[in-house]
Amino acid sequence: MITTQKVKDDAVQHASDYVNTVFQKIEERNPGEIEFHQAAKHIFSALIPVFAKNPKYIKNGVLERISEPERFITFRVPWVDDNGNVQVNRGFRVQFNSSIGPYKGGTRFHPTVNASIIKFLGFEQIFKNALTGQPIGGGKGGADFNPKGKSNNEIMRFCQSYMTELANYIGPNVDIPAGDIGVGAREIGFMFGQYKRMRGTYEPGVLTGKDVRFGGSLVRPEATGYGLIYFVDDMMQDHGLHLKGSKVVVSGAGNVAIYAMEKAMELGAKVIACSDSTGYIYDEKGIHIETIKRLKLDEDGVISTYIDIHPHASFHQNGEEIWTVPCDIALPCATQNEIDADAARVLIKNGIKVVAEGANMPSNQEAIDLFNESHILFGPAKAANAGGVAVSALEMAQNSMKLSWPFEKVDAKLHEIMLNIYRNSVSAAEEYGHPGNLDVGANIAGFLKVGDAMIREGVV
Ligand SMILES: NC(=O)c1ccc[n+]([C@@H]2O[C@H](COP(=O)([O-])OP(=O)(O)OC[C@H]3O[C@@H](n4cnc5c(N)ncnc54)[C@H](O)[C@@H]3O)[C@@H](O)[C@H]2O)c1
Repeated sequence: MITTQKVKDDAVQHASDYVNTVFQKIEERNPGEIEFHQAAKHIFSALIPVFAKNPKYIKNGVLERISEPERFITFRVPWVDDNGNVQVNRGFRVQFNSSIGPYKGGTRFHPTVNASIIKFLGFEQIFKNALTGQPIGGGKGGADFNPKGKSNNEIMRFCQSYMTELANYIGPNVDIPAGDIGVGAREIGFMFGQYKRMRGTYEPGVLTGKDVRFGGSLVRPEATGYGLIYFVDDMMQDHGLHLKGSKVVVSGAGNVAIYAMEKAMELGAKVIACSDSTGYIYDEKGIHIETIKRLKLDEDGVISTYIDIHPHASFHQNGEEIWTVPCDIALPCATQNEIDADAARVLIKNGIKVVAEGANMPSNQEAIDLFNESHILFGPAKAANAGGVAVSALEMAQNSMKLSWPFEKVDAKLHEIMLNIYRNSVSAAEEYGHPGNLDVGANIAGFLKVGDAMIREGVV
């Protein structure tokens, strides 16, 4: 006699086989793209209970379709440096999925950018954007351009050249890029200026993260960092813990890290360490956020100079060791794969209570498994750092209505969105048999919305 349990086990096995087959195809078709493989494997394994319960996704080939970008563009970005030399970079834009809205996602300028990095970020973005509850599809772009040490004019010429080609593929109802590593309001301004000049019309909705003087939204610069802390606060309160009085370690000292530190301090936490690509600083009295803002946002300097201003603090050249600093809350806000199994073990040994990801894919799979096994509260990137893209969607809404909302209104909406993301991730995890696992929950909640839309829109 076939028992209910046997039917369930068979369904899980079938779903697992399906996921493995599709994943193998991804590896074969995208050779060497290790970050993309890593992201796909991670998301796929979270979805096994969904496919076991709802075979319609298998029947409709949703996984095969969702993991193949609708469009992937690479292009030459030629520009002339201040010495008159011709330089050539490679530009990318992946338009991954438009089933619930126009493609939306950031732009990364960093020498490590390649097809794998752009595809991993674009793939994650599909699910993150769906989680925000807003009508935005998934995309991502960038170039292997190193902005470090470049003059303002070089940055401008690069951005103009990048946009000259990209403009062929984007638009307020098509694809709306924003910033990411190496791309802030200055770069968005240069790109917007070039787009406007080429089109001959004023379409602020084509890019988000703009300066407030030409269509930017208040709270957009702060949104990812503030949103991360709202998420952490909601998650901690739900478990009887409090930000107030907690010790926090943050990696990075860029857009996400700075505003995460600012909001954490505002809510009573003490941030004792942060880093940049040259090393980390430790300040037991609590990081002085205005100094970091001045050094990193105004002067584009290095973090080691912090100790010239605050001599009681210390600078450590090996930035990876930031996770050896004992703390209650760890917030990786720099880049992908910053926390491996060794770092996770040290954090756990030192009594960490919460890990929440401001960066995209900063913890590898082994680290996440260790956090889950040790019952550490874990806020996965696609939920915890979704505040940036959520406010970008609010910027698009304001642009289309030709108005701008006050700071308090945007901030309140951001907080509400983060709380909804948290709750939806919790309930999806519960419904699919992984109570408390927000990583699985966030992937499932994001997938269900996009997967259902893809089925209803037919095989396209
Ligand atoms: N900007 C956003 O709205 C947004 C939204 C969601 C996710 N993210 C993600 O957050 C992360 C940071 O983005 P950002 O916008 O703050 O970029 P940013 O360029 O403003 O800052 C990046 C920071 O990380 C530091 N850094 C880079 N490599 C490092 C390393 N190996 N060790 C230590 N520090 C290092 C840099 O020095 C810099 O301080 C990225 O993973 C990005 O994809 C950004």
